[in-house]
Amino acid sequence: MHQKTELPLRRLTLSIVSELLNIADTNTYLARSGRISRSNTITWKASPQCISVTFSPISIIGMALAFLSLLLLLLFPLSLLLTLRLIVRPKPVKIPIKNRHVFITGGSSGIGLALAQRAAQEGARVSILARSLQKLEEAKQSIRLATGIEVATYAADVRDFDAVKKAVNEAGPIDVLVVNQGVFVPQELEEEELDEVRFMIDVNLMGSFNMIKAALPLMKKRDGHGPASIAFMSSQAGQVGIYGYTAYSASKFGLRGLAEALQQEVIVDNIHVSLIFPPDTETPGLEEETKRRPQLTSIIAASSGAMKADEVAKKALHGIQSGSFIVPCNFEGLLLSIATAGLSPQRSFLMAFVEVFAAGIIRFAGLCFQWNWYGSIEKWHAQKRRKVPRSSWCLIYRCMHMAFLLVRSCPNGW
Ligand SMILES: NC(=O)C1=CN([C@@H]2O[C@H](COP(=O)(O)OP(=O)(O)OC[C@H]3O[C@@H](n4cnc5c(N)ncnc54)[C@H](OP(=O)(O)O)[C@@H]3O)[C@@H](O)[C@H]2O)C=CC1
Ligand SMILES: CCCCCCCCCCCCCCCC(=O)[C@@H](N)CO
Repeated sequence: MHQKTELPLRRLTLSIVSELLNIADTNTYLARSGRISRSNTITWKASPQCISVTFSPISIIGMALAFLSLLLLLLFPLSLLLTLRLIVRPKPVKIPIKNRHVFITGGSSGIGLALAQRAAQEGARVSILARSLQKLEEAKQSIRLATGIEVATYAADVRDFDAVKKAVNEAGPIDVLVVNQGVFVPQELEEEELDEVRFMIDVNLMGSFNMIKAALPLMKKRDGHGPASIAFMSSQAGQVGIYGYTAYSASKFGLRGLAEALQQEVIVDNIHVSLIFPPDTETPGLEEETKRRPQLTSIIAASSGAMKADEVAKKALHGIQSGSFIVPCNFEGLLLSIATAGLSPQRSFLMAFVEVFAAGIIRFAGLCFQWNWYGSIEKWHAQKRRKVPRSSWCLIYRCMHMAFLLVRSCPNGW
């Protein structure tokens, strides 16, 4: 008995189900349930025991097309991986640390000190630079105690180009320069003094220019010494602007522009640039910072948790050694780095693949974070408003404020 039906999978399934249920005649079953219709794509034959399906040429073409699209679906990621492997620039590189000169600014405390200790343990000749001679001595002693290794110390302020140049010349050619010094005075811009803004931009950004201008000539001359590195200690606040960090974020975003452009300029000298992006990190600097940090800054920064200085140093050193341009330090940092990949160089074709594929969904995650942060800001302002007393004092204050504004707007000489 032959019947022609249309292709639907449901019908085929039904017939198989009926076979399994041992329905004597599938045809009768389908006819009774009104499910048989005429078409020329599939011919099926049913008997009480078995169903045989014969496909017409049109259905074969359909299946071939489906198979081809499945193949393409698999081939697309594979060919993308292959293409990325060929095009990622700069090319992958390994930067050795052992027996090389590692120079760390801000190496007397926190992340810089942890990095100095790690680099020394890995067999590097380490120099550290900071302002306070006393802190430098304490750092030198603590590294000696922990590892038995002597590091060289240089007292200079990165804002003073001549002092920095003198220190660098004394220290000798550098293989790995870690520009790590940084200051952070968080405050809403309206309340922050311009001097504090200038302080952060001068130390974090201009100080980094001074360091590079001082060290680069000698770094370029180290012929036959293998690949060298210039690494900048940025911050996750250098990937996304955070409440209370207007000046700090600006100084760290500035480092990114500096690093991207510099990498193109020094690639010919076999010098490789890294940008490290830590979250809040337990250091003497953070301890000071939290004493005056606006509550909202702490709430938003908590989205990424906190790390220990040594954990950050470990990630940083690994990133430098593998020549990564972008170096995230924790999981949130990894997401943030993918979300903000932009046009930054990427040496790893695997990371490039992840960036291409995850871009859309991570943008969505980023928007969710912003939704959450703006929610906190709104809530905080609502609470603050509720706390303001609606007393007569408030009215008097408002009148005085209006009078003040009136006087200020009067022409000069009044
Ligand atoms: N701790 C954190 O939460 C995070 C920190 N970072 C970044 O990591 C870096 C290190 O931070 P952290 O370890 O916490 O900081 P610390 O305050 O603990 O240490 C800062 C170091 O920089 C030195 N330094 C400061 N100003 C100057 C200057 N003008 N010239 C030369 N050296 C200077 C300090 O020594 P001295 O005072 O004697 O000069 C000290 O050695 C900074 O760039 C910071 O922005 C990034 C993300 C998070
Ligand atoms: C797409 C998904 C996004 C994932 C999460 C993003 C979380 C961002 C949090 C930013 C925290 C900034 C801390 C700055 C710390 C710092 O530099 C100061 N302590 C000064 O030293």
